[in-house]
Amino acid sequence: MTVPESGLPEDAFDALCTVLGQAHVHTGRDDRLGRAGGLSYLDLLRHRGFGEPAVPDAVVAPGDPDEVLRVVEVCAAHDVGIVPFGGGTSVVGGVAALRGDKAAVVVVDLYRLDRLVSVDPVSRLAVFQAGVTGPEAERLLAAHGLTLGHVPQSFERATIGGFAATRSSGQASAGYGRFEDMVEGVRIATPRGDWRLGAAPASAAGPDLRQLVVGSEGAFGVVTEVTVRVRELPTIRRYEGFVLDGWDAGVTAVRTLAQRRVLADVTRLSDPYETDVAFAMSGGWKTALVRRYLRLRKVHEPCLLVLGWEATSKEELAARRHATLRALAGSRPVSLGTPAGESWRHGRFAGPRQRDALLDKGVCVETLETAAYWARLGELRTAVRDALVGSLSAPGRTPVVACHISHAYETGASLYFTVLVPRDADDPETQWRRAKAAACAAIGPLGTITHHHAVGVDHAPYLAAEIGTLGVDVLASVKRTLDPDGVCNPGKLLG
Ligand SMILES: Cc1cc2nc3c(=O)[nH]c(=O)nc-3n(C[C@H](O)[C@H](O)[C@H](O)COP(=O)(O)OP(=O)(O)OC[C@H]3O[C@@H](n4cnc5c(N)ncnc54)[C@H](O)[C@@H]3O)c2cc1C
Repeated sequence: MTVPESGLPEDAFDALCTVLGQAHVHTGRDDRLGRAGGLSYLDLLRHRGFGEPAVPDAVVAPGDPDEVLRVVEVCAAHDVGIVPFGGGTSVVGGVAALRGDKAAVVVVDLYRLDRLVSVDPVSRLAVFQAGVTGPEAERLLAAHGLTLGHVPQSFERATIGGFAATRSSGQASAGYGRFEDMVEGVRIATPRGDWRLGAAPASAAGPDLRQLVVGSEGAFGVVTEVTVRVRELPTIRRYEGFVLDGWDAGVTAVRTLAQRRVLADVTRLSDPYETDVAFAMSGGWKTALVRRYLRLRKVHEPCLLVLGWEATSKEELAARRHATLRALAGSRPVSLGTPAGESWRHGRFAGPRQRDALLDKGVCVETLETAAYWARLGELRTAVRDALVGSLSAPGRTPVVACHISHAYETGASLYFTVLVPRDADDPETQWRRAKAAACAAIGPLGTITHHHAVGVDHAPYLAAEIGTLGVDVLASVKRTLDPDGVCNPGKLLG
């Protein structure tokens, strides 16, 4: 790949070296190429020669929040763009090193901000530096008998700062909440200075400004520390699989659990297509037996429901499981027992690891997500499915479009689509862009453009339709206040 030379002005380079030392200011080709984009299908294509990745002019690695602030000040003074980089797992172009109207752009890689700053076991609070990854956060908390319980599928690489910046949602969101529910305080380095928020468990001191920072995607500054609420480390868990007959029955079951407030910590309902893929991937005689058993039980359209409970005692787990299963009984679930639940738990990070292998085989593989109120959820799934199938079907090309609910609320739920289709060998980028645009158009009147992947570059054109032009103006004026010269993550969130 051709990587352009670094265009970082010499005086900016020198100033960054003064702050960080030359060892932490990287302008080499590999360092810059390694931070050129995230992990969307389009990102992966770019690294295979389809389209040009946006390569930063430098990668800097500050060692603490004060150094981050000084980096931000240097970049603002030299009119250099800043892209905060956590795990780099963005799937919406959030870490693309776009220049906007700046002559150069620097990636601020937060991997050295890797500390658990403090733990308050009485209030059940923990302060993390922004670069701590999911597994590391859990390891550090486990030493105190505590857990965060935030486990998105990108858990292994994604960071505390990235979770906060994108309003991430983990697989156990039904039990532990979305990441924004966990955030008690934030510290952010902006071109206007250091800003700390979060003083008490609840406050009526005006609008909750923490929520301006949560989801700001680097457009207002670099989050350097996050105070999160933590819970007692579970000592026991139970994951089980069930099958319901048909999507509508499955949705009714999950809605019932949500509205009776008896959701399991992990509650994940696959549609018939995703269930079929799951069965096909398991293969073997056991799956054949399961399929036969379900036919005998007169299940015509199997929809897999995985339920997982985590607790600190057998009694607590038994009571919660009992309450969930009692509410589920009316939906006539067929139990597949703990092997089906444990099999999902065991492989829960494995799917995305197959994307490169699938790309090698000429497959277009991507996911997208949305959410809607229960009353519109069925219509939304059909509309998005039809849009994707319609856009991607061609002679000899039949897409697989699978869907699941993995985040449920009293008023609605998320829908997560996985798409697999033979790749257009000549122009794979346009093939996916068209399908994504069709899906976004279908989502428009019914749901949100993103339930947890965030806005980044890819969803920015749809933001105004969701929050109104007034909403965009409000965000833009906040950005002008915090980042008057527009150096923070050019092109993201507000486009
Ligand atoms: C395989 C896979 C599975 C995924 N599964 C889930 C899932 O289950 N749930 C979910 O919510 N998301 C998921 N995602 C999306 C992504 O992992 C999340 O958005 C995650 O929160 C990003 O964290 P990160 O540390 O990798 O951030 P990055 O990708 O590095 O950055 C994401 C955005 O946040 C900004 N940012 C990062 N750190 C900071 C900071 N300290 N201060 C200010 N801005 C910052 C970046 O500039 C960028 O705009 C998945 C992604 C992949 C590739």
